[in-house]
Amino acid sequence: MRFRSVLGHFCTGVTVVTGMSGGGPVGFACQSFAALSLDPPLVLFCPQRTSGSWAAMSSAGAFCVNVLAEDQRDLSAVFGRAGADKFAGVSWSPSSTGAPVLDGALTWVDCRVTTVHEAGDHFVVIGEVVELGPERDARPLLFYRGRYAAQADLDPRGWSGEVLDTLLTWQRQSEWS
Ligand SMILES: Cc1cc2nc3c(=O)[nH]c(=O)nc-3n(C[C@H](O)[C@H](O)[C@H](O)COP(=O)(O)OP(=O)(O)OC[C@H]3O[C@@H](n4cnc5c(N)ncnc54)[C@H](O)[C@@H]3O)c2cc1C
Ligand SMILES: NC(=O)c1ccc[n+]([C@@H]2O[C@H](COP(=O)([O-])OP(=O)(O)OC[C@H]3O[C@@H](n4cnc5c(N)ncnc54)[C@H](O)[C@@H]3O)[C@@H](O)[C@H]2O)c1
Repeated sequence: MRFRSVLGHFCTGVTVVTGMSGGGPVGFACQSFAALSLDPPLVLFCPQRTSGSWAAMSSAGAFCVNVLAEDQRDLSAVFGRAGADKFAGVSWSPSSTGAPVLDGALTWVDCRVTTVHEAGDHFVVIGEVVELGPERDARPLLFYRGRYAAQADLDPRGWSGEVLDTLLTWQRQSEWS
């Protein structure tokens, strides 16, 4: 679809937006995250209207945006599709709002929901920042043209699925130069 093809050229980081439901922790991979306001400090993200995870966390009125590091691609895959228990085997601790902070995140932003706007087949959720996480010294996970990417892929002359597959198998930071 042309919309996805064109919009896929807008390279972003990847986050996992987490929260607590009555039944435990919930979360989903989310690309549509942005800083919104400095005074007051606000951020936004956009869940699909059909998202069960958003529905489950919204009643708590809080969420945590976990910014993923490049070595967390597997975590993004787990949280990027519907699943009964995405947190099985995932280490986390509660933020001050109670939302899960995922171990190994590049950094995180803990928020209370202030406003939810309806927009097409998504919601725009705005949150006031309650707490900011520490900053891990690591590279970010990127999403580009429908795939996870490495910084070296961003030159379109060098981009190919084959090269990307190789890059995605790299494990050590020393191989990135
Ligand atoms: C790189 C990337 C970026 C993405 N960016 C976005 C984005 O910006 N916006 C977006 O919307 N999607 C985005 N997605 C897609 C999104 O991650 C998936 O659609 C999402 O994981 C679907 O998950 P869901 O939990 O909402 O699924 P659903 O099937 O809707 O919900 C099922 C989950 O909801 C929870 N749940 C439901 N009801 C309850 C309940 N009563 N109590 C407790 N838990 C309950 C359970 O944990 C269950 O696992 C992205 C995916 C990828 C890979
Ligand atoms: N904003 C979103 O809701 C969003 C963003 C990215 C991926 N996804 C979902 O994650 C899954 C994996 O994606 P993929 O690897 O096939 O990438 P893709 O090729 O579908 O995505 C390419 C680009 O299209 C846009 N996009 C894709 N689905 C969208 C949606 N439902 N609403 C708004 N924009 C959307 C995003 O900008 C994305 O970077 C798909 O089910 C996709 O729908 C959803």
